[in-house]
Amino acid sequence: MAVIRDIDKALFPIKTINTVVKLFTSQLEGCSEPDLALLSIVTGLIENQLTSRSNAVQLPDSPETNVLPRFELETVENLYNKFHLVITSSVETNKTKAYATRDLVKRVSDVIWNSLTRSYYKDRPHLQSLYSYLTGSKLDCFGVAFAVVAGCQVLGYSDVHLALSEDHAWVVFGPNGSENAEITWHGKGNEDKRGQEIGKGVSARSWLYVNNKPVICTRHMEVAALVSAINPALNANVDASEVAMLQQELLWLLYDLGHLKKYPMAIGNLGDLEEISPKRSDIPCSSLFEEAIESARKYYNNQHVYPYTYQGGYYYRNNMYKEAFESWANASDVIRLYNYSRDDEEIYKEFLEIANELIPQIMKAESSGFEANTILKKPQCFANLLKFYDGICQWEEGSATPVLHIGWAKPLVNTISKFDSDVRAQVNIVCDEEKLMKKNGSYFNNNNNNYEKENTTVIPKLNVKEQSTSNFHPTIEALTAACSEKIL
Ligand SMILES: CC1(C)CN=C(N2CCN(c3ncnc4sc(C(F)(F)C(F)(F)F)cc34)CC2)S1
Repeated sequence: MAVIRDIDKALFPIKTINTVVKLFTSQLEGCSEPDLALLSIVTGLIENQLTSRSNAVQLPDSPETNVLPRFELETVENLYNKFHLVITSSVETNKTKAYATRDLVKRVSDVIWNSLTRSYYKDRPHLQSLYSYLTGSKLDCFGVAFAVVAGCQVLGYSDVHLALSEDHAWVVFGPNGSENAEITWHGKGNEDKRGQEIGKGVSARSWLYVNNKPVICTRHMEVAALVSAINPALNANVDASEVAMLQQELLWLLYDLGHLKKYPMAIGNLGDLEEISPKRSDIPCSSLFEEAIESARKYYNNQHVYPYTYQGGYYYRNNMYKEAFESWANASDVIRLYNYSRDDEEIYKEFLEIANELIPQIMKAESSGFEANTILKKPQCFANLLKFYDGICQWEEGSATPVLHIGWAKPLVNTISKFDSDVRAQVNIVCDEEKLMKKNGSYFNNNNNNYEKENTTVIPKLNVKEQSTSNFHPTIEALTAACSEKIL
């Protein structure tokens, strides 16, 4: 029966952000493995107190003096003991096996699942922590997954770890994490697959399972996941700044301890927070977005999309449109080798917003004034735009579910035709058959790093018409040819 250590009890009552940072430091550095239940209860308690209606918006000054409402040890201890009781009383604890079994993991998932409120709005904010589970019997889909891993930690199974794609969470367990299991639901109206092995069939080719390149967490990375899941939102437009400051301080702590190295989304989250209020002048947010991309390339065979959309969003917000087009083309370069499936709505919405909102807004901004440095004169921008659209077309190819519809075509044609013909004519497209061979066994089954063999080069040069060998999707091919014929 794990108890809250005296060294941590001494930090209560918690009154400042820095005290919370000290608690996390003591858990991350000072013991064999950080106590997920304790840390999730503490952050959930703070988040819920500071984002509930009753709390007046106060502007914090610094983590040292930033005054939080007092958080008493007793409050935390009661919730902590309640979680231990729920888990140990429902799952037999005569722990005989070194490793968890599928049956054990499913039973812990059932305990959490069956103790949730019957029906509630699952996408509401602040449902991700054990505080929400223990005080309101409500969890979102990430929260269920996290609670199962925290429950297995209570039972002493140090082999059960969180596995994260860009829009779903499950667990690995057994020798070297060789087994995996669904433990939560995904999306709306989908039957949950709890207890089953991770997608073997068509879903294995969907973005949702990132081509079997999920983030496999250590205990320390599970702490990074709970910190990333902190939601400072007071409402749709305003954040509770002391919660945002706490999240930023904790992400920097995890970053400095090296626990974000293999976690691109957490690095991206930190980049977003740094863009809003920079805390570390030595590490600008732009380099954090680059680090997230490097991490995805190095550890996940460049199969993740979000690192590029974190970076593209940053460039867009800072009017760096040429760079934004490059990030979005790189994002599209990732998605094109997946099959689009009904589970991929989140990333579909992401590409739809880029194609039908962000890019049209950029074109409007660039073609209104007399920008001397306009992207409309830059062949590289046109090239990246074609690459962006082509990746989406390829994503659709071979998929059971269509991606593009007429709603995509108008903004697409509108955008392409904003580039002068002499600019368009300077784009030469040279692609490599092997890299474009989509979804044959070699790409999806090999383990070597395709990214290193990047050889789709787009170089501003002679007229695209001369390139009969271009391998663009027919839609893009037709549009490009039409552009060259000045039809558009
Ligand atoms: C470039 C963006 C549109 C800005 N924020 C993005 N986020 C915000 C943070 N975020 C995340 N940040 C850290 N870790 C995780 S684990 C996870 C998940 F797998 F979907 C889970 F677990 F099912 F919720 C999501 C997610 C999801 C992606 S992507």
